[in-house]
Amino acid sequence: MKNIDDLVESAADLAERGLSKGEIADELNVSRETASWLVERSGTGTTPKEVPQSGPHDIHVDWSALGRDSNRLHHIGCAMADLLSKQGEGVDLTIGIEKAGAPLATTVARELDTDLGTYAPSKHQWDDDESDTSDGSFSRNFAQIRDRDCYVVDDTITSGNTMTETVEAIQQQGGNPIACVVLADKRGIEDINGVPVYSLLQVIRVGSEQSSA
Ligand SMILES: O=P(O)(O)OC[C@H]1O[C@H](OP(=O)(O)OP(=O)(O)O)[C@H](O)[C@@H]1O
Repeated sequence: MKNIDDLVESAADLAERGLSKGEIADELNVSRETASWLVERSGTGTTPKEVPQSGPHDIHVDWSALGRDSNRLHHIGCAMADLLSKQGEGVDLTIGIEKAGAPLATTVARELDTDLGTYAPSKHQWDDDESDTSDGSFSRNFAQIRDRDCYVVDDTITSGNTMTETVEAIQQQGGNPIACVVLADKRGIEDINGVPVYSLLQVIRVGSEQSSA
């Protein structure tokens, strides 16, 4: 995906296929705010209204060159596992955050010889209704928390909401998150509730286009 027009086109395509804006945000690796903006800009939104040309401040991370090739995915998983390798001795569970975090977690779990679990965050239910309070869930097809220490894996951190929700969901299940790892962190988060966060890439905005109002 090369530019904003490609993103707008993809957002329109996904919206026409019936995906919620939360799912579109997931598919395109952008924030929900950006997904809303892209859909509205494409004209496929249900509420045509004035759309500012500048758009929200977000950075799209396209890692499809890694994700579409299992060999590359394996190597990137090894690198992520290496970031975790100095954490915790007895960790035998890796939780991947759906969707994009799941294949990454699979390679990390294999490299670190842990069980594999997945968490579907509540954002997957999200659309325009801000009152939505759907909970996330752990898949029964994979390993369960069972009071264990675990690692948490995702592809990106944008606001940090998804990672925070996942850490808290694990704790509510009696688990003990030891460390989190992502490909790219757009926030530069060092820890979530005291759980360290590692990232292969830190995406740091230099300067600001925002004028003081
Ligand atoms: O820090 P946050 O603002 O919560 O955003 C980060 C989340 O957004 C992305 O998921 P996305 O919904 O784009 O797609 P996915 O379901 O394919 O992982 C990414 O995979 C993280 O899970």
